[in-house]
Amino acid sequence: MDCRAALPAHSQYIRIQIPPSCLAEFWSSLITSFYFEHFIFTTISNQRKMVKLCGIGAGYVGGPTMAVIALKCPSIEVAVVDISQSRISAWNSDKLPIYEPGLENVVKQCRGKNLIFSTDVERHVQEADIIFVSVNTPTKARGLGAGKAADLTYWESAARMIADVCTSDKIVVEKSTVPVRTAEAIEQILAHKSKGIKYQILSNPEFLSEGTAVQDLLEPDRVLIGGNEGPEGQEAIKKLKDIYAHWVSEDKIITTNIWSAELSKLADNAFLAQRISSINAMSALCEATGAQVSQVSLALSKNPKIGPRFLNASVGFGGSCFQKDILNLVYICECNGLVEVANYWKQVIKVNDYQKSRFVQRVVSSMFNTVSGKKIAVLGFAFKKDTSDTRKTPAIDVCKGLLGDDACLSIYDPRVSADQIKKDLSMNNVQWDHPIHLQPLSSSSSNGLEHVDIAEDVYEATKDAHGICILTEWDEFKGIDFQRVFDDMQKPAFVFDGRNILDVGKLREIGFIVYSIGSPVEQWLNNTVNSAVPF
Ligand SMILES: NC(=O)C1=CN([C@@H]2O[C@H](COP(=O)(O)OP(=O)(O)OC[C@H]3O[C@@H](n4cnc5c(N)ncnc54)[C@H](O)[C@@H]3O)[C@@H](O)[C@H]2O)C=CC1
Ligand SMILES: O=C(O)[C@H]1O[C@H](OP(=O)(O)OP(=O)(O)OC[C@H]2O[C@@H](n3ccc(=O)[nH]c3=O)[C@H](O)[C@@H]2O)[C@H](O)[C@@H](O)[C@@H]1O
Repeated sequence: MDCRAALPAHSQYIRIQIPPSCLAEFWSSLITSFYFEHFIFTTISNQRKMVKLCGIGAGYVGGPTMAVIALKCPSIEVAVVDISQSRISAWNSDKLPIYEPGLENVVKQCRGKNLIFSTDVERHVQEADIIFVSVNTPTKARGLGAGKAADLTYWESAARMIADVCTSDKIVVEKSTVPVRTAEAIEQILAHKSKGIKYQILSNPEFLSEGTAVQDLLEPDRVLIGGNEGPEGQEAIKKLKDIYAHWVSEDKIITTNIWSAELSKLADNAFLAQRISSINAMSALCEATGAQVSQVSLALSKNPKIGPRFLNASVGFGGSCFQKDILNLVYICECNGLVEVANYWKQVIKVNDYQKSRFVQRVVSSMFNTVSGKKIAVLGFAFKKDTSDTRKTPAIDVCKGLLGDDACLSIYDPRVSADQIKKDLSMNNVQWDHPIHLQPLSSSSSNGLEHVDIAEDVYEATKDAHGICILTEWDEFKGIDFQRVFDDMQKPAFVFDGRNILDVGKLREIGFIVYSIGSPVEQWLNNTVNSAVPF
């Protein structure tokens, strides 16, 4: 093949003759190579001066966000960079590092055109006009504010690197969720080594949800941009606004001052989590009084002042952000002397912990106050359906609680790998949200793991089991042949539905003893202990 034919006349190239039989191999090796990356961008840039964006952090936020920008803005060059070689390799492969419906399609449309994934962090940061930072901001594990404050190590190291390598003016966009006034600290780091370079910091928090990330990015309910109120800040806001304006209507782009944007993100997650804790608190009261939480939710949802979303009672909320962001909010309140406000938000997390421990307690007490040596099938491990993410999933706490009572677990999740489940169950709580390359390669402790089996499907997981716990609301669980499952289980056979997705009436007809969150409790289950103990 003569590569020259496909290129503009002024491009720099080498003429290469490749036999047709080697073409596939040629392109795949080129795609992963630096030279190809350089070649693609040089070729595009030679044609006209394009805006260049660099996204630092190729995770759940950085990957999909930058990919959608590339899709919607073909005239903009987008480089996504990360210090994790394995993540970048996966982004460049057919098996992306994260599972999100629709993501593969978006990436395939732009990768190698105006979207690249690279570990050459410094080069792409230096070349970019606008730098988006989507690195981890986990809860601090040690030192001042441990267990509450945000750990800004990754953000700070990204900021220091930006300050070291940049040779021209930049707009730096906070995509990560950060404590209010982080921009001030970042500005100080950048100013310290500015070498005359001007930086404008913008806060542009991300509101996507996992499992619907692509849809959320393609049709956001809002885009929030906070910046400095002076003319340079306003100009930077306009530049970022112009990018979103490629596909988001103007009325959905909100601009604020920088502190409001930073705080709005924490407030947003706190309000959502608070709704879940509120309905979960009601679920406990429903069980005690014979009310039905789904009916209470329905009644509430019809009040336009309340609305229908985030009213599903569950075994507890999980995910990488709700808990960490509320803890962060609590810490900020405490630092500002607002003890009552801090305590108010703390309660959201306390109720969530209570809900998880209440569930474990219900399982153990229903099964004659012990699950020692009993096989319990755990269906679902991800923190919600349609994602492979297990960060802070309630399944971890529930499984650990059951293992603490010597249960034998058989876990099945359609998307989460066996390695990930075992890693999660052996990892101590503070390690989970650090970048993958900094986590221990093997389990830090094998405590209880000898009692954990990972099953290939629902029927293997439930065979000979005494009880089933539904911990993720995967659609596939609604189609289970429960008669077959019942026939293969020990009797009495229990189902504990932590997501309220099953038809309780049908299960009871088959012969199961069923507990579903916030529903009137069968006499059998009600005779058991009611008080929950914390983990
Ligand atoms: N996961 C989610 O659904 C949402 C997350 N957020 C926020 O976005 C931020 C990122 O979250 P995720 O994408 O979930 O995290 P993640 O762990 O999936 O990705 C972060 C990536 O940043 C990389 N990284 C860390 N330090 C780096 C550095 N100095 N240079 C280059 N790469 C670096 C890590 O290797 C990792 O791949 C957090 O602040 C989170 O609170 C906001 C909205 C939604
Ligand atoms: O900052 C973030 O990380 C994101 O956090 C959440 O998104 P996400 O964690 O992906 O998922 P959600 O759909 O909010 O669910 C969070 C948890 O709450 C649980 N949940 C949700 C809704 C509900 O009614 N009941 C309930 O128990 C889910 O099962 C899940 O465990 C927010 O919804 C996003 O707006 C935000 O951008």
